[in-house]
Amino acid sequence: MKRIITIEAVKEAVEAAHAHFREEKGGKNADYIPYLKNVPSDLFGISVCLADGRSVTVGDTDYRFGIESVSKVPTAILAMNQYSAKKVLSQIGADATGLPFNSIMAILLENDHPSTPLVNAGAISACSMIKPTGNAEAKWKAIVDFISGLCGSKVSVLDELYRSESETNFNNRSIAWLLKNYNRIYDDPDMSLDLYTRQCSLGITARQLAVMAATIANCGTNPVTWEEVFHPNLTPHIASLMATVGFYEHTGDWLFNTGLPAKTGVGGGIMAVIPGVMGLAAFAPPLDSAGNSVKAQKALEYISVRLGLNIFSPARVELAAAEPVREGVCK
Ligand SMILES: NC(=O)CC[C@H](N)C(=O)O
Repeated sequence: MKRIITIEAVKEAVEAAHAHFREEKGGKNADYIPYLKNVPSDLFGISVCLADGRSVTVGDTDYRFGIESVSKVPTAILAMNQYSAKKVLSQIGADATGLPFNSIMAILLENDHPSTPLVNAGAISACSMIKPTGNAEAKWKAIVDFISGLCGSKVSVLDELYRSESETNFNNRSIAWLLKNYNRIYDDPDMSLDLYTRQCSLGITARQLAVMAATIANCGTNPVTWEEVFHPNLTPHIASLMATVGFYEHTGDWLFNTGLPAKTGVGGGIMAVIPGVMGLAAFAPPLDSAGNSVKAQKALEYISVRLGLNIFSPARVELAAAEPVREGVCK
């Protein structure tokens, strides 16, 4: 079964979601990272990029916010691209923890294993894997260039956020050294932690995040620049990691309601991927108890239900072709 959706339908759904939830007052900004406490709470943007590069945006889609844990997705892809999906599975894992993103207990319970690159432990471990190992600046360049390639435009660190995170990341320091104790860190622990902290401090806009999601949806080829950023066979692997743990201990509820593989960050961003079809991003700083943006969740759930985007639905969506058309590479 197929369901064809038009860009007009996407535009209507995105605009309606923004109008519905603009006044939503639930949640509060992250405050364990001082910078995030001071980001204006009423910012709200939604951006969609289709797998053929067309886009729809509404609200604060050009505001640069902290990418935070959404950055775990590109680093996981980069590690799989540099090694292989199987290697990342054996060195890090792909299991949900059912626990908060920064859980130390999860490392102990998973039998000395970081469990997935989409929680802090696994993300620090993924940073340690990035090549060329032993060279912090070259590793950083590999990460930042990769993220810029996914977005089709340059991303850079928000210096004040980086300072704020580095001065307060005591829990993550413990994670890095605990992983070292279990031989689950594959480079210098302090360097790996710093790369993780830096990648979390990158500034990104909802518009850029939607292009990143669309590149993942478009099997690794950026639908705006048409650069092949990563190997096409990695899309199902990263989408399944996102579906498994993208909202930490709230992932099951999220997936039940939306059927969208997605990843959140404590900066208020969420990125969702519908393989072969589109990428979606929403941004609003106030968070729920698991660190997921309240407004962005509601907006994306509304759009998913209204457009029937649930990837588990037998009625798979397809985009109505545009003229002139350039088809996504997954076809
Ligand atoms: N969930 C998140 O976005 C957490 C990211 C943050 N930098 C941390 O490590 O705590």
